[in-house]
Amino acid sequence: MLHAIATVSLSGTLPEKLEAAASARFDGVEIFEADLLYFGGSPEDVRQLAADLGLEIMLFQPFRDFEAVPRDRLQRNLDRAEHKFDLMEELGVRTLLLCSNVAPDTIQDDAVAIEDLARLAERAARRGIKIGYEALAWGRHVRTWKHAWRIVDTVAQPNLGLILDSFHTLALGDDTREIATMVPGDRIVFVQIADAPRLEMDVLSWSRHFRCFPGQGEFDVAGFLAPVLAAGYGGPLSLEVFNDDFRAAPARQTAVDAMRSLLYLEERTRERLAPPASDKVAFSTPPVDLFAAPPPSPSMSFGFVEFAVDEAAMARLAAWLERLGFAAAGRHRSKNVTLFRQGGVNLALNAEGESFAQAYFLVHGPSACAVGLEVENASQVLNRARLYRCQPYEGRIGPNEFLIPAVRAPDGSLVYLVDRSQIAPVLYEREFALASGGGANPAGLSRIDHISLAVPDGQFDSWVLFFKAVLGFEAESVFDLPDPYGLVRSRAVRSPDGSVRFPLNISQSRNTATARSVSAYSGAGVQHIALATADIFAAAAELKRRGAAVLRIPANYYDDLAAKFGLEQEFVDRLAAANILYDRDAGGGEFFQLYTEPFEDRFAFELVERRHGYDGFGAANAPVRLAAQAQMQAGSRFRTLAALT
Ligand SMILES: O=C(O)c1ccc(O)c(O)c1
Ligand SMILES: [Mg+2]
Repeated sequence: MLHAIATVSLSGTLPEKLEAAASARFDGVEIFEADLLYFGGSPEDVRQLAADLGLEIMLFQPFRDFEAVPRDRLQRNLDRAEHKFDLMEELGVRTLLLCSNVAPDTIQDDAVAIEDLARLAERAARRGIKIGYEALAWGRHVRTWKHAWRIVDTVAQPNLGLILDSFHTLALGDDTREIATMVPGDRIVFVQIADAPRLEMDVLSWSRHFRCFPGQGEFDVAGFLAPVLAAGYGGPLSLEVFNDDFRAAPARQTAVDAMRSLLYLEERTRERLAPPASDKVAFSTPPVDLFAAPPPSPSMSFGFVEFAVDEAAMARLAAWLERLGFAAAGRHRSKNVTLFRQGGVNLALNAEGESFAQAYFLVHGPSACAVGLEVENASQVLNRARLYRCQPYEGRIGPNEFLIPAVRAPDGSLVYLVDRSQIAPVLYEREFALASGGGANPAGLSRIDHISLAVPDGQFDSWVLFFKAVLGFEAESVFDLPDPYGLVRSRAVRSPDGSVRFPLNISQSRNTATARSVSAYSGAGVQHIALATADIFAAAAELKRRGAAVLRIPANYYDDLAAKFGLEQEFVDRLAAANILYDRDAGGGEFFQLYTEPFEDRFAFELVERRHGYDGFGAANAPVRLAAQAQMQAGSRFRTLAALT
């Protein structure tokens, strides 16, 4: 399909918006009148600029408060329209969006609206202009597509059609299936696309501030688009996203996300339109080509985490890891990389010069620079990522080494795609000279349970879309977690089989754990890596024996816990003695967590034990953990100050 984006969706000046849209390979744009008004050049300049960038100006918008006004204002409105037509001529755009009247004095009589639209359409026809009528969800009288369509259908002029906007329809919870049967596709002038989170607020503010790209919110946008295509619509899909974060984000990155989101929407819509396996009624096949990509890996697992270090940080991190029971398992055959292992957990410390890791280290300091995911059919997953406009990465490889395909995550770190059958079984033996007698597992770790990422404010949606579209993950619901210094917003994404999970955290406050992490890394980064153990008490004892520093949990927490779950005092005492956090879900699933103190105020490890199918991340414990981390941090600042004076 053709892809467009409204200039409101991107930050910057009009030329910056157009350049961003072109660089993400959009076919066209909707020009928002305000963007034109604030631009220093003439409409012809804009026309030329768009043409030079290979962009078609597909729509001009919005024309407001036109129909069913008190009669003494009709003439003035018609004059206003002529003025817009002049402007459109200079811009070289032939379609105008008219949104339903929101003014309190709008006449509540469809016959009047019909008459006015007929006049407008006649005048537009003389100028070779098409009008698309869009129902705003907060229109005075016309709020639904069906109502707008009744009016348009009655006017019955070929240059007056309907504009559908997924936000307005889905925000109202309006029926979408009937679009397929009620509206002929050629009467749909244009289709605007936006997703949004489900929020309890007035629909106008929701629309003006919280729209997002398909896949980032909670609307069933594919459920909207499928009947539109089934109706026979073959025009462009155009993102119209009013979003405060996007207005502040770099336009080029937003435009890449925008394109990715449309491709994702097409893929999801294609699934909806596929002939059903069951006896449900299918839509007829649409006349358009929808984006297709190889499917994501249906199952996957964490393979390894790679840390960017230099020699000194390598030594410090190695000592820290050893206190957690990890041992150096082998040295890379051709690079300055050491593998630390414990049970099924593989951590590679990379201090190789002139490498990706070194470049990463220079910018971010000691940090996780890559994650290896074991996937089925890595080359297929790589192909999917490329089609979703990801940047592939190929590192230098030595003799006999595998070329493991990788793609860049939104922060520039790498996600390695380790082929589960071809490479995973022999990867470490082949790449590393493994020490004999390895395989010790003092803390009884089985695997990486999840990796929690701190993401700069404003980049949340970008990450969610990356995981969903590129890797086929699902996003879980959003949690707001109270940190002593502000709110942390958390949303986890999980692989299709649920075994790879990344809670993503953002914070607008400057001093929350998440914000401190973003600031320490100068960007996104790993906040903690959760490692699964089958016996958290034994693991805790082992960490203690090795002198690992564990995050101390206040006694008050345990008093509260005993009362909350009716726990035996002896059990609570054991938890308290080991600083283990505890949670229980409605189904009787139990969760045990223990945090290490962070490595140099950067990342911590978390040991987790899940019993009886507990599936969450202990959100109930997040406040006490965040408070404990804040206290520890304040303590270490104090100690540093004391040492300096
Ligand atoms: O918020 C608005 O006013 C507005 C304007 C034009 C649109 O297409 C729309 O969906 C909303
Ligand atoms: Mg709209």
